[in-house]
Amino acid sequence: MSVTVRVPAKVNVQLAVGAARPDGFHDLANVFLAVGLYDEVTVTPSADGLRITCEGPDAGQVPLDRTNLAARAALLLADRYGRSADVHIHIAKDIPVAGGMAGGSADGAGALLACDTLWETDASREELLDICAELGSDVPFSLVGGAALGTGRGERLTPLETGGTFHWVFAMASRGLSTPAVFREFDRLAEGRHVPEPVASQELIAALAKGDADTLAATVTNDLQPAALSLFPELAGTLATGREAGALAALVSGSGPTTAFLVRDPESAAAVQRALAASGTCRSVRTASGPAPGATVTGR
Ligand SMILES: C[C@](O)(CO)[C@H](O)COP(=O)(O)OP(=O)(O)OC[C@H]1O[C@@H](n2ccc(N)nc2=O)[C@H](O)[C@@H]1O
Ligand SMILES: Nc1ncnc2c1ncn2[C@@H]1O[C@H](COP(=O)(O)OP(=O)(O)OP(=O)(O)O)[C@@H](O)[C@H]1O
Repeated sequence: MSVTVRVPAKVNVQLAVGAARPDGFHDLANVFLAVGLYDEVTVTPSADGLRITCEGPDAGQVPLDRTNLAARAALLLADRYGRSADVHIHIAKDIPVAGGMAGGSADGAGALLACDTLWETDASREELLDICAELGSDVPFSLVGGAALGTGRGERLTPLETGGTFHWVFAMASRGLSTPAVFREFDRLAEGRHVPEPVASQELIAALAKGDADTLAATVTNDLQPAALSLFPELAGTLATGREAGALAALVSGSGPTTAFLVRDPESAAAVQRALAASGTCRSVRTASGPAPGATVTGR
């Protein structure tokens, strides 16, 4: 028997970042929106121990050892519930790797839900969310999807209402950016300055609830964007190209380097996609809309 789980990517429509904490993490006001780009994680009992395989355009960049978040999820769940982690985990990867769209986190949440279903652990939602938080700050959101405000290091979630569909274009960059390196650059750029407590924008939350793309476009912010641009200056050209092609808003997705363009409708998405593809400023371009559901069992 196998279990397959589909898990979405995310874009951060607000990412307010506080000062570095003593543990090295940063407090956030992190407004997540799940979007319809998916990884699929399939787990099957295995006679030769824990094994990982991966297919997809970025598969070569995905670690196939126990550092893979999907493997770590299986091991943590097996340890807590006294099961054997002898499973074959296959990842069909469509979310860009090291792109700031929570691809690894998606696989962690997907493997957790798939193993939980396979092993019939009866773990509660809270217990699963707890394991997700142990795996990484973005992993709980990958499990729940939709839209949510993440506080603490982003792992404490409050679901948010969405009153419509938001259309996006994503431009994948020619190389990745390391999330810790972008946070370190944020700290370097903030040196000698007061960093305010991160606060969620009520105007932005209301725009999500109303499905109002114009107000959302006027209120999206990403405090990591200057740091991502400092490490990857070419991204400024990609952002400008999308804006000129009619995007309502252009921003770096999370820690980058994927850039995200909020557009009014699928026609505008196609025009922005064409302009970005023709510009030569990115590796590939995708369209997707949100909110998308969180990790979902699609086959067993
Ligand atoms: C940039 C975002 O993707 C926005 O959603 C997340 O904040 C990053 O989440 P993630 O990739 O799940 O990150 P984690 O695996 O928890 O942490 C990786 C590293 O990112 C930095 N990190 C992450 C989250 C956070 N609130 N503060 C941090 O400083 C730390 O250096 C940490 O060692
Ligand atoms: N299942 C996985 N898929 C992709 N990368 C993984 C996975 N597990 C571990 N990694 C490691 O994590 C690193 C970051 O990859 P990932 O795709 O999660 O980045 P990201 O999307 O920028 O993350 P986030 O948006 O959560 O900060 C990779 O370079 C890789 O070494």
